[in-house]
Amino acid sequence: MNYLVFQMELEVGKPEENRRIIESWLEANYSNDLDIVVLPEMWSTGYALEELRDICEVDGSQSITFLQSLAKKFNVNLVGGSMAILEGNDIFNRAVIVNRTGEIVHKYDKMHLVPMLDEPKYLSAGLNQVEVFELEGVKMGVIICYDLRFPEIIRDLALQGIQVLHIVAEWPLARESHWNTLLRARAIENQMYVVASNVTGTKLGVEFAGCSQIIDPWGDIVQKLDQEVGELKANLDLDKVPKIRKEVPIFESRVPEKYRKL
Ligand SMILES: O=C(O)CCC(=O)C(=O)O
Repeated sequence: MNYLVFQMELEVGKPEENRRIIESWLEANYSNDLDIVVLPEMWSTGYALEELRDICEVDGSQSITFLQSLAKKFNVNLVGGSMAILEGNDIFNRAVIVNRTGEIVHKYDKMHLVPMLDEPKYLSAGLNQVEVFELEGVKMGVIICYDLRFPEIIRDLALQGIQVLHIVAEWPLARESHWNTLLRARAIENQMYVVASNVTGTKLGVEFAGCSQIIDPWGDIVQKLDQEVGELKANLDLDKVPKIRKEVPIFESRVPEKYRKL
């Protein structure tokens, strides 16, 4: 499974400019054996929270149709990061997954809003539980940034059978050590690939951590960026997932009847 993960510096409040950046990056990095492209959180607007209501997307709007046409143009599946999407009166931070034919196969609205960023003032929390999607016949999941701190939903996805977890983020440099440690812990404790796309650069006074990375189900780092704008290109050996789950059979050792429901 060939991955290409974008670590971008985005233009806050300028969806059109960010679409242009993504398309030219993909043109420059495309290869015809590519399976999945991953983009970061809120890539179209960034955290322009004050003006979000004016610049967010609605279903079927430009950034979503852009992702669909990109998937078709490059014949590639897209874990299309997340975007601020207006639905009724609510703005959701929504991850969108598009397959090679341009069909939307999955949507996920960020469930945990970040108090440190005043997100609850500007965004509505996702109403639904986490669900699995499939690309190329492989079960996968996606979560958004702060969600990484909540192992419950990642275990939920693991128990639904995912082999790859995607994390799309705008994680700050101030908490870089949490990012690196939690990503690795999630890979080890659930014995699955973790593919994380973060942004980089400094915007509206926040310095972002970069450190986009791919971690294998043993917890080893397959590839990792520092703070540079750039990409990860890696082939994921999915046979490792059942192999490691057999070697250290944590899913068989679980005793859920002894766990308190939290
Ligand atoms: O959890 C954190 O430290 C960062 C979360 C965050 O920046 C986000 O969810 O956008």
